[in-house]
Amino acid sequence: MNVFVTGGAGYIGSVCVEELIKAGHQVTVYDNLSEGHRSAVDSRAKFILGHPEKENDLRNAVLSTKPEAILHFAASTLVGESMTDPGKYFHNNVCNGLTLLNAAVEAGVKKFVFSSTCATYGPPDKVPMTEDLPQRPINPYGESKLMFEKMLNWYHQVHKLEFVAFRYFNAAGASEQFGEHHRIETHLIPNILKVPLGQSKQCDIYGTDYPTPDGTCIRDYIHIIDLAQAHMLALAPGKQGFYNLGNGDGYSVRQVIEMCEKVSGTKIPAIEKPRRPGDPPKLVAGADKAIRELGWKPQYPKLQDIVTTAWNWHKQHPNGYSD
Ligand SMILES: NC(=O)c1ccc[n+]([C@@H]2O[C@H](COP(=O)([O-])OP(=O)(O)OC[C@H]3O[C@@H](n4cnc5c(N)ncnc54)[C@H](O)[C@@H]3O)[C@@H](O)[C@H]2O)c1
Ligand SMILES: O=c1ccn([C@@H]2O[C@H](COP(=O)(O)OP(=O)(O)O[C@H]3O[C@H](CO)[C@H](O)[C@H](O)[C@H]3O)[C@@H](O)[C@H]2O)c(=O)[nH]1
Repeated sequence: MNVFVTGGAGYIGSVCVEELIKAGHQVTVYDNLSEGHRSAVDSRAKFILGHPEKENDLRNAVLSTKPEAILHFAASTLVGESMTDPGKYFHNNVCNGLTLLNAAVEAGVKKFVFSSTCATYGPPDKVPMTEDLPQRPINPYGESKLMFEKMLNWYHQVHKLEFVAFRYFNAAGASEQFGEHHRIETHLIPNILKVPLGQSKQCDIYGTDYPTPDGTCIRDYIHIIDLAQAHMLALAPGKQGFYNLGNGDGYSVRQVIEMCEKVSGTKIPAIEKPRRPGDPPKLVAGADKAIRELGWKPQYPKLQDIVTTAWNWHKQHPNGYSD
């Protein structure tokens, strides 16, 4: 298929582009490089540099590409930042998203695949979390993603735009070529791995008084190659709706630190800090729907394998991408 990928220079998008190309698709990446890296874009993809302030650039890029499918990864993505700068999140994730949706309809796109998040649920009434749980986000990031989900649903009803919206849990790991490099890193695993890389003396634990067995937050870590595979399956005609993507296993911050110690063979000191605003205590996926309806089968469900691929990539690229 001819596939247009927004945010394809970012962490998850870069690996998805790699997998799309491996599967024989023709790929155009649109990214403003606000977070992503030019060298994270597979050299076989066409690259269009977006401009953050020029709405028409995005529309023109879609219309000139005439894609059959759009994969929409581009977003502002940080829970913590959204609690201090909500406007950035509503502008980029909702307003810019709407421009893209309108362009998709104008261009007659057959399938729209959206990177949503488990942060749309807020603290759940039960875990594992299934798609039918109420969505009550507790941070502007999650709210902005929920708003886009709702727009997408209406565009499906009114314009017949077929979509799959994936609610990812915590993306982690790396492919051999592409990995995680955010200019300001807030994510847990890459921050912990800075210690064995010799770039930090210790890692931070945000909150030790959560209602969890060891007092630290629990998350469900999912390998980005497994996320990418779900996107391939979503491209099949007739696939439509909202799907969780996670492994169904929750790990606390302390357990993740222990796993990083085991994989890297290095003792990792941790400093206990206050809670980070906007963090729910425990998020664990029920992803049976994706397994059942899309035929999704995660290849790297074990935390040890996820951390090992991340560690291998960081050892090869201690300073991340050069640009
Ligand atoms: N990382 C996770 O654990 C996680 C979990 C749930 C959902 N998600 C979602 O997955 C998607 C990808 O996340 P990621 O971790 O790869 O983030 P990322 O920041 O690495 O990638 C996002 C990319 O989008 C680009 N971008 C942002 N705004 C843009 C705009 N207006 N125009 C063009 N390009 C723009 C950035 O430059 C970057 O390359 C996001 O939508 C995020 O909300 C991520
Ligand atoms: O140095 C750190 C970094 C994080 N944490 C904690 O580790 C957990 C995971 O934090 P991340 O920042 O790695 O991930 P989040 O769960 O905050 O967010 C990720 O998953 C969300 C869904 O839950 C969103 O979709 C978001 O885009 C994505 O970054 C949280 O409890 C956080 O407080 C620490 O203790 N120390």
